[in-house]
Parts: sequence; C-alpha cells; structure tokens
Amino acid sequence: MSDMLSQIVNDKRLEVETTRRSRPLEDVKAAAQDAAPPRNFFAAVTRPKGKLRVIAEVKKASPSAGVIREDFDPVAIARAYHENGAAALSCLTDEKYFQGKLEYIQQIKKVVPLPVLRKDFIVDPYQIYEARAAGADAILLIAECLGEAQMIDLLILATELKLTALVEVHDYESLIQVQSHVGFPHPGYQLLGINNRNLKTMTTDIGHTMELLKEVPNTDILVSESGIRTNEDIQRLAEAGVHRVLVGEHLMRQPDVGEALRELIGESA
Ligand SMILES: O=P(O)(O)OC[C@@H](O)[C@@H](O)c1c[nH]c2ccccc12
Repeated sequence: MSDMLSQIVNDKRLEVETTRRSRPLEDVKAAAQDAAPPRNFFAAVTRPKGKLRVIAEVKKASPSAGVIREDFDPVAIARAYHENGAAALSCLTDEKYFQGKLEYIQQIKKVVPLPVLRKDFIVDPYQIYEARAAGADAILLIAECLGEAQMIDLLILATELKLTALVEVHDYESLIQVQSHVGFPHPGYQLLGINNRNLKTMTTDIGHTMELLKEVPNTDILVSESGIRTNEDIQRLAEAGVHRVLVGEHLMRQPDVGEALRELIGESA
C-alpha cells in the first residue's frame, strides 16, 4: 500500500472505533433497516449498453489538490449535476482528507432523484451499515485497502443490503486478484472501477484504463475513474469501449458545474 493510502486507512480504522463507541452497531443496523429502499445505482450506470454514463462527484477537497472549491454547496452541486446529464452521483464522506460529510448524502437525496455512492475508505462492515442508514445506494471498496477475504465479506454484506459496490483497483495485480469477485455473490450488484491515479506519484493518466482494459472481459460494468477533464478524454475512452466514467475535480473547479458537465458530455450521450 502507498504511504498516503496506508495513512488514510489507519486513520479510518481509528475513526470507526471512535464512532462505534458513540453509536453502537445495533443502532446503525436498525437505522439501515428503516432506511428507504436503495435506488438502483448499478442499473443507472450500466444501462443502456454502449452509451456514455457519467457518475459526477461532489468533492470539496482532496489530499493531492487541497481545497478544490471554496464556495461548496453539496445540494446545489448535486442538483446542477442532475439537471445537466449525470447518470448517478458520488459523494465524498471522508472528513479528514476530503472535507466530506456523511450527512450530505441524505441532504442530496431529498432533492435529487439520482442514486448516490458513498465515497469513502471502507475497511469495516460498520461503515456499510452506516452508509445504508445514511441513505447511500452504493459503496466504494478499494482493493488496495482490503485483503481478499475481507473484500469477499464486505461484498456479501453490501449485496445483502442491496447496495451496489464499486470495486476499485489501481494496479494490475489487484485487478487480477478481484476479477473473480466482481459479479459475486450476485451479478448486477458490482461495478469494476479502474482508478487512473497512480498512488505513488499521485498523478493521473487515463492511459492507465487503456492498459488494464485488456484484462477486463466485461466492459459494460467498467468505470474509468479520476483525471478525466475533456470530451476528448471521453471519446478516447469510448473508442476503447469504456462508456462509464467518474469525474470530480475538473467539474468542481468550474464556476458553473452544470455547464461544465454539459461540455464534458458534448455529443457523446
Ligand atoms: O477528481 P477526479 O480526478 O475526477 O477523480 C474522481 C474520483 O475518481 C476520485 O475522487 C477517487 C477515486 N477513488 C477514490 C477513493 C477515495 C477518494 C477519492 C477517490
């Protein structure tokens, strides 16, 4: 694991322990059960086949970029994304490194009909119940943060709660390792994400998706993540058969995020 990622994961484990002490698992489980049923994130992102689908991200800051957007109104941003062609939303909930908040998900879902992914570093089942209780429709599971057995356990739990899991990989080795678990325990619940961010240099290159693509048998469920900025990037990916993308920073940097999303989509939708 890279230094940055291991630091985040260590902090996350401590954070989960603290949260668990103030709110016991039984309470969170009950809240997850009482939550309104999830929206189908998987379907929103994969249908129709071969058509561009953008997951637009609500993100104030990141470790690599610092504060991306000072004037940050998560609900207004989500609404603009919805009105301008987003298929689904991703919302950062990590507070320490991304200045996110779990509560944003609920606030966004009250006013926007799209399914929402909880973007965080999930290392414990507690966080999956917590995501569902907060109204999330999907969760992120990063292969580089988890052992194989842990990944399987978390995938089973997510599926039980009817959450879509976006299984993210950075490296070739992780891709090979998780490959057989995507579609497990049930197809129709997992997406495979290739993150274009190099964890050692923290730079992005969409060429990374092209490289790893050779090992992906089903590109319908493939999401290219990070470093996507222009419609040319989108076209390059489409030519390689990749039609699902996750975009944050580029959109969040523009004064008008809705207009930026329309320009990014261009004629591709
Ligand atoms: O802002 P970008 O470069 O468009 O990237 C979005 C998304 O891929 C990125 O925020 C991300 C991908 N995987 C993550 C895991 C944790 C936090 C953030 C991320």
